[in-house]
Amino acid sequence: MRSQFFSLWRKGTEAPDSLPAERRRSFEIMAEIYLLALCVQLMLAPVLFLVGRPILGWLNLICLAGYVVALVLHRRLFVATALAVKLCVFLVFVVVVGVVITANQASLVYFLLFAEVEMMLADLRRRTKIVATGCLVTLSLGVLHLPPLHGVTQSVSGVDTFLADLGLGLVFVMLCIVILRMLAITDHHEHRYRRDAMHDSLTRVLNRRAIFERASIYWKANREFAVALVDADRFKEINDNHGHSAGDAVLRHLAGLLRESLRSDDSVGRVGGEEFLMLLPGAGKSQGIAAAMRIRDRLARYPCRLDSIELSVTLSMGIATSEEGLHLRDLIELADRRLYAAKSAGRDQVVAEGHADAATSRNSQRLAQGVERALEADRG
Ligand SMILES: Nc1nc2c(ncn2[C@@H]2O[C@H](COP(=O)(O)OP(=O)(O)OP(=O)(O)O)[C@@H](O)[C@H]2O)c(=O)[nH]1
Repeated sequence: MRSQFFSLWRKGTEAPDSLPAERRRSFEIMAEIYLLALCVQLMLAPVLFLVGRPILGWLNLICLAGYVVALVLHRRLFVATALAVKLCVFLVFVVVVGVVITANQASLVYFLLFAEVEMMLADLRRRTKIVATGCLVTLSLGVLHLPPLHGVTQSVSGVDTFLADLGLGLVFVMLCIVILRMLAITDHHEHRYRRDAMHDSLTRVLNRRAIFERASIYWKANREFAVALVDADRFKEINDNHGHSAGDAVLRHLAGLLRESLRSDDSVGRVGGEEFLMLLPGAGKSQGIAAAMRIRDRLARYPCRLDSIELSVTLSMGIATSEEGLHLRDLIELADRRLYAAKSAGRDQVVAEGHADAATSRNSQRLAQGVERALEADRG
């Protein structure tokens, strides 16, 4: 029973897969707040009827209906509208209860502070949050200065009233600043962790997992795309003749060169020691070959230099297009066979045709495993 409740709760608050990673946190926090508010309001309803306050009870039920609408809108990703609905019904409820019914205006401020926290955590623009904070401060001060409907007005000096208002305004402003800073700092760290988790630390291009995941996204979306496997020729000789750090510099140079030769939609990832995989969305065979030629030209114009020594390196490439395979794995294996055909034909070549029936290499099994893992991660 308990575990069923929690799994239902988790289901209700979990962000949909389509939502980008940077918006998931706010989505889930707000969904939790809506569900929590629903539960509190639900528990309050019978209490209000039992203590003989039926008007409050009915108001509470209207509020409850508003929260359900907000939650549904939120789950459909109308996050700003959902928050507007939630805050409207909540504010009407607390203002009516605080001012009209119980004449306890001061206690309203607690609820308005809670509304402030809620709004600051929502997925809204910074400027909207600052403007809305101003509105809540005005509303709080307005409500506090309303003449009480019941009871006697206490006479308080002008300076004391000013100081009390200033204090209240400052609490809202401080809450706004602290939460905005907290979100900015955690956003910055989250962004760094995500970037580090997706990129190869040496070359700064996508890492093996990230590039295969991207390929599997294109594949599942039935997008037409070309893949190109690029491998540096006789790279071992560079390491042997000039040292490992010179080899590293060549890899960085090659990665930069690949990135600069591609369009903004294309991506490049490092899938092995000196091997890169490029994804060219929307490209057919001829565009794939044209991209490969651009890279070779660029490498000829900008060879890698280290301490005024030119480290000459050439590239072999195998290209395949999405319509050439029944599965993503087939496509990567085909590009790999063509890459090895380019190596066998003397290196420094681009192969984009044939070799569909050649035997698979050990490397192609390794690449295929990468693809399978990316697809599994996607399913998980
Ligand atoms: N400097 C450096 N070398 C690496 C790195 N990863 C792998 N290597 C080296 O890359 C070399 C790859 O050698 P091979 O697989 O024989 O390939 P190759 O010498 O390029 O020969 P072909 O591919 O047949 O043209 C090995 O010496 C690895 O040690 C790395 O991150 N940095």
